[in-house]
Amino acid sequence: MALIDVDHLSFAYDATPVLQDVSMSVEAGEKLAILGGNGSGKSTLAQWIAGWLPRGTFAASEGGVAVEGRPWAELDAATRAGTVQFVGQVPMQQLSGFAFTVLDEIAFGPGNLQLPEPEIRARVDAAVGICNLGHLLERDPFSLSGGEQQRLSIAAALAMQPRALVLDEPTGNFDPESRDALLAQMEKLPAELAIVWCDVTLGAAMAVASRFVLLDEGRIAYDGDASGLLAHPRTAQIFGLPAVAEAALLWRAAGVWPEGVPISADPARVAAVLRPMLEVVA
Ligand SMILES: Nc1ncnc2c1ncn2[C@@H]1O[C@H](COP(=O)(O)OP(=O)(O)OP(=O)(O)O)[C@@H](O)[C@H]1O
Repeated sequence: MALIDVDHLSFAYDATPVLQDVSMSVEAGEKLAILGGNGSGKSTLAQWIAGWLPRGTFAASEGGVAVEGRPWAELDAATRAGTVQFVGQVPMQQLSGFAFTVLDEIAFGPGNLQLPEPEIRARVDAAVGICNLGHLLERDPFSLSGGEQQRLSIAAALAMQPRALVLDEPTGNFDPESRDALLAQMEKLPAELAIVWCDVTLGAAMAVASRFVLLDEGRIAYDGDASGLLAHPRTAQIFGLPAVAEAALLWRAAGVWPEGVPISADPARVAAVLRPMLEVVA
């Protein structure tokens, strides 16, 4: 049984459909990317997967989401928090408001679970190590830079020891060096932790995920491996040909992109993009 099952989910905030007949699952320990253009429904699907939807007056028009066969609504708060943690695009919105230091912010969630003090300390230490926050522990969370806030949000989420971590465009405001640092930290995460990485670009997601769901106007256009994603007709249109060519080039260099698998775009245009890139890396 999958950890999280999205079953024929259709959803609208108002009259406009946002998710249409979406079915997919997240397996335990799986590294999954949800990709798509602006407004394709990634954040909305991420919030369904993380149990943030349905809420208030927002309900599914069809289908729903289950955790190991049980609807989110049946799970108590501690079970929900230990199942999925969600880090949204604006991490400061997720601060507790009860912590005056980074250290206290990370300890806030485990403290709320009323765990024994040594257990809280162990969880905080592990999260601080993964997110490289050791030098910021005494800082006011509200004084951090955008990238530091993002790392704090991820650390606070990890300290809850969830089974799945949903990250909504986590490198959105990162420079390339910070992005690479976060990707290196992702490699330190426990293998049994499922990752759902939502992104509007290909690069970072391809470094993290082994399965890719492509959303197009609220529908799943593709669900599968990287080769199939890059070969899909909508991929080059949504992300741009240079991004697809770069991804294919990097993957071929890493031996992941199989020889003979075509990129789904005009071959002459692909060649025109690839040729100068090949000259740069030669
Ligand atoms: N709270 C809301 N109320 C009404 N409409 C909303 C709400 N949140 C999102 N939408 C709409 O739902 C659609 C999908 O938005 P969503 O944020 O899920 O897309 P996205 O793929 O994550 O986009 P982006 O890459 O721009 O973040 C958009 O048309 C958006 O305007």
